[in-house]
Amino acid sequence: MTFTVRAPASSANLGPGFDSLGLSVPLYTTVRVTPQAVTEVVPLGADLAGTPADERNYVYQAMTLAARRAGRSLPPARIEIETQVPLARGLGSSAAALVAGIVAGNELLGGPLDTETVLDVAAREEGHPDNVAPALLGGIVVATLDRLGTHYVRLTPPAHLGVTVLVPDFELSTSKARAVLPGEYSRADAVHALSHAALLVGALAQGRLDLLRHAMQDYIHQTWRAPLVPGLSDILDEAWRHGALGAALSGAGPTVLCFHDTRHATAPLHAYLQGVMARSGLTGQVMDFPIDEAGTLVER
Ligand SMILES: Nc1ncnc2c1ncn2[C@@H]1O[C@H](COP(=O)(O)OP(=O)(O)O)[C@@H](O)[C@H]1O
Ligand SMILES: N[C@@H](CCOP(=O)(O)O)C(=O)O
Repeated sequence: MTFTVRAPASSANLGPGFDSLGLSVPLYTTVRVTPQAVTEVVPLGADLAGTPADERNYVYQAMTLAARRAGRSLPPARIEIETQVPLARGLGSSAAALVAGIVAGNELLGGPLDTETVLDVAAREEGHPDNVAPALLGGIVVATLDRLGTHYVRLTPPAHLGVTVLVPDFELSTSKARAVLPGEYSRADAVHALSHAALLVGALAQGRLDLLRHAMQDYIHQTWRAPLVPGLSDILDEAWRHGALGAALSGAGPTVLCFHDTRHATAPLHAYLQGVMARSGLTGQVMDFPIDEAGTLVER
C-alpha cells in the first residue's frame, strides 16, 4: 500500500535561539513510498537532480535510521522524493529530508517509534533540534538535546504573526556557515544570548509582537556569518523601519527572515528587501508565508 509523507521547511535560530529555537514554513518535502520487491530511490525535479538516486540518498539514509532505532531492517520499496524547499539556503531542506525519511521509515515498519523517539533520532542525527523539531511538530518549537532525550515546548504561533523571507539565489552549506563560528564566547556574550533567547520565547508565548525586534538581537552566530551574506547587517539594523517586527538570519543562511504583522501590507518591506538585494549585487526571491502549524503529515 502506497503512502506519502510530507515534511515542512523550517527557519531555525530566530536570532538568539541558536541551535534551540525554530519555526515551520509551508514549503514541503514529499516522500512517496510503495513497498515492492527491490529498493528504488527516485529523486524527482530539477532541484534534486544533484542528489543520489540510490541508497546513498539522504532520505533513504534517514529511513534506515528509523529501522536502526527500532532494531529492524527496512523492507524494500520504491521511494520517490520531491521538494519545494530550496537546498542549502537556511530553510531546513536537510531537516525536512531527514524528518520525512525517518517518518517514512517508521511508517514502512508499521510505526514502532513514537513521536518523541522520531524527534530524538532526528535531533541526534542533525546534532541540534532547532530545525527538525518544527519540521516534525509544526508551529514554533523551543528544544534542547541531552543524553536523556530531546526536550521541547511547542508554541502556537501568536495571532497576526507572519513571515517574510528573502531567499538569495546562492547556496551556503550549513557546515560552511558553522565552520566560521568561534569555539568560545565571553561571559558578556553568553549573558546577552541567554537573556535575549529567554525574552524571545516569552514574547512569542505571550504574543508580545512589540518585543520581537529587541529580543531577536544576537552576537552568537549572526555577527560571524554576516560576511557570508551580503546585506544581512543592513537588514538586521534597518528592517524594522520598513515594517518588520524583527529580523534574523534563517538557519545558517543565506535566507533572511523578517516577522511581519499580517494586519498590515508587506509591500514596503518587500520594496526595502528588494532594494537591499540590488545594492548588495544579489538576486533572489522575497516571499510571505504564514507559520505552518501541521508539521509532518502521513497520508495513506
Ligand atoms: N530532499 C532531499 N533529498 C536528498 N538530499 C537532500 C534533500 N534536501 C536536502 N538534501 C541535502 O541537504 C543538503 C543541504 O543541507 P544544508 O547544507 O544543511 O542546508 P539547508 O538544510 O539549510 O537547506 C543538500 O545539498 C542535499 O545534499
Ligand atoms: N542552528 C543551526 C541551524 C541550521 O539550519 P539550516 O536550515 O541552515 O540547516 C545553525 O545555525 O547552524
